[in-house]
Amino acid sequence: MNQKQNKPLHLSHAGPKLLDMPLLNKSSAFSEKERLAFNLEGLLPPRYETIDQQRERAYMQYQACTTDMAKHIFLRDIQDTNETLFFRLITEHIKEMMPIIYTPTVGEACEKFSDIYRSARGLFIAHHQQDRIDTILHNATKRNIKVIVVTDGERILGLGDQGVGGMGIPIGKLSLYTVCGGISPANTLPIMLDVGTNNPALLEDPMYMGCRHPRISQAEYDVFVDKFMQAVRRRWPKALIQFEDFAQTNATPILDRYRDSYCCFNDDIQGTAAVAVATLLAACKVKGVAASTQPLVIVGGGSAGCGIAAQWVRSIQAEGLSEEAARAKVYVIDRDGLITTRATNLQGFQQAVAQDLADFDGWNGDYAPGLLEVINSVKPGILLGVSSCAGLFSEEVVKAMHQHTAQPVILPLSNPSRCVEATPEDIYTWTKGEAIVACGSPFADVELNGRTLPVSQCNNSYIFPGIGLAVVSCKARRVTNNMLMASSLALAEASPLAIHGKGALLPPLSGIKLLSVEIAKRVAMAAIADGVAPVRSEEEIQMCIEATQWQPEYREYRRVAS
Ligand SMILES: NC(=O)C1=CN([C@@H]2O[C@H](COP(=O)(O)OP(=O)(O)OC[C@H]3O[C@@H](n4cnc5c(N)ncnc54)[C@H](O)[C@@H]3O)[C@@H](O)[C@H]2O)C=CC1
Ligand SMILES: CC(=O)C(=O)O
Ligand SMILES: [Mg+2]
Repeated sequence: MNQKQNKPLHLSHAGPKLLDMPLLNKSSAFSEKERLAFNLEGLLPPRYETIDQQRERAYMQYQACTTDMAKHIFLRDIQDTNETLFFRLITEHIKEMMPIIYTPTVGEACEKFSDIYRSARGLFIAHHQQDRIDTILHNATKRNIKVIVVTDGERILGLGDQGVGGMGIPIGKLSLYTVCGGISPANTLPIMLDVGTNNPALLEDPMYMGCRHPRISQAEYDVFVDKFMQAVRRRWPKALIQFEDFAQTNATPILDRYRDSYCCFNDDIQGTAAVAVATLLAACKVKGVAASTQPLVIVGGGSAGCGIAAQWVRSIQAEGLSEEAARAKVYVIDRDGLITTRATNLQGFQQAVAQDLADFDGWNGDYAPGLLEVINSVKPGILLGVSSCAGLFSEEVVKAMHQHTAQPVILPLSNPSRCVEATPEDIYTWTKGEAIVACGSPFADVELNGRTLPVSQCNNSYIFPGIGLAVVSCKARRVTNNMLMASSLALAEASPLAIHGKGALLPPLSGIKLLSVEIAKRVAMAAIADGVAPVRSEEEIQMCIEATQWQPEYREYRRVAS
């Protein structure tokens, strides 16, 4: 426990009200002295329990749930009743429960949000409330907010517009800020900006709990988001704001608008880029090749794909390539094929990844080359998918990769599991176990010809908890490209396969909290070097991080007069 948690907490709340406060509730773990002091006598069964006894019971109940959705609902219920117990349980069973509170099950939970809704969490801010945002922020049940994850629900994983149901994502991401990064749940706030939905099934669903109208116009939207950002600045001027699962048309423009004036980042653009670059650097080390020698093909030229391209270019420039030469190594393919300078329908952020067809060796067609044509022409070492298009990496595509490269790196990163471009089992089978594979959602290890082939989960969840921990503990004012690159390097250096020549490409989830500390230290140093955080020594950074990290332990309570 950090020093603060070791000290008794002085409270004026008492009686049933205390049991209804998820951040403070200890349930059967209230001691005799506390039950007397807080008027809890008779409200609980007589036996006093430790948090681990409570955890054992909760795990028994969890195991009795017969579907992943039932398990998700069960865990969310605990979270809404007793946050300390929730985090104790998840921490103890992280590998088993992360797929339940995060991808893939959180995707289904967003789709069924209104059907499974139980109790209030976070803030819902609807467009028609745009002049009362300050009041709404003051209504939050938590006061000292340091990390906000906000969505408008328009691009939830690869599942499209989920309207108000998108709230499942900020809730899940913030749970990981605590489990993986050690940020206290008292300091986190999920926010859903309800600007309507263009999902016809939701608009017609009698259970749908969001605003029942199509998404508002772009002009209204921009004003609304701006009012939200300004209100957050007034209420919590130092909070880190993570933009999550915004649609392509809004994700980059919002980031560009606020990144220099707010402490914010877009997880799908920047967090994904950081984890993908880390994974690719580790894979290149495993292959024994310089990253700058490996042509990279990215399928899905949206927020994630173009974000990855941009950070990969910066990363291989560090190996001595000019920006032009680095860009020439990255091929981004969208629905209409390779993104080229000839395309007339590109979004602003896609222009930086456009290839000049004149440089495209051997190409004579009058249309943009497709995936197989690019692979056969470029002979890439790496293929990465962020298209949300299940099965896009067909046997022919994967075998073409393998034909040109003995050990192809193939990363189907789309979420949730059902959107994956190819399953790891298929990729390993088609490449005789020679590919290096990682996916966005969790997949079981693959057994092939007597070998066990591990499948790492290349997900931004490796990155954002460490970024958050660095920002909160070292008081960073911005999230810079160098901070993101620092997180990539720290993660790449922790790759078991790259270090030991065996094991998984990315570190195990069991050590994620320690890994987040390592990532946070490197990120904090980059923040200091960039002049966006107060200068501190490495020792001081370590102390700040330790003092910030919250543990799922109960504190002693002492009663004070209200
Ligand atoms: N593993 C991870 O950590 C992360 C994974 N993702 C996943 O990546 C996917 C994309 O996310 P965003 O880039 O934010 O979405 P986006 O909507 O901005 O981009 C998706 C792009 O894929 C393109 N696309 C669709 N079908 C295609 C096809 N058949 N061939 C080529 N391109 C095609 C679309 O035109 C679009 O430009 C989602 O499934 C998301 O869950 C996103 C962020 C993090
Ligand atoms: C992981 C994540 O952020 C996504 O799939 O959108
Ligand atoms: Mg996301």
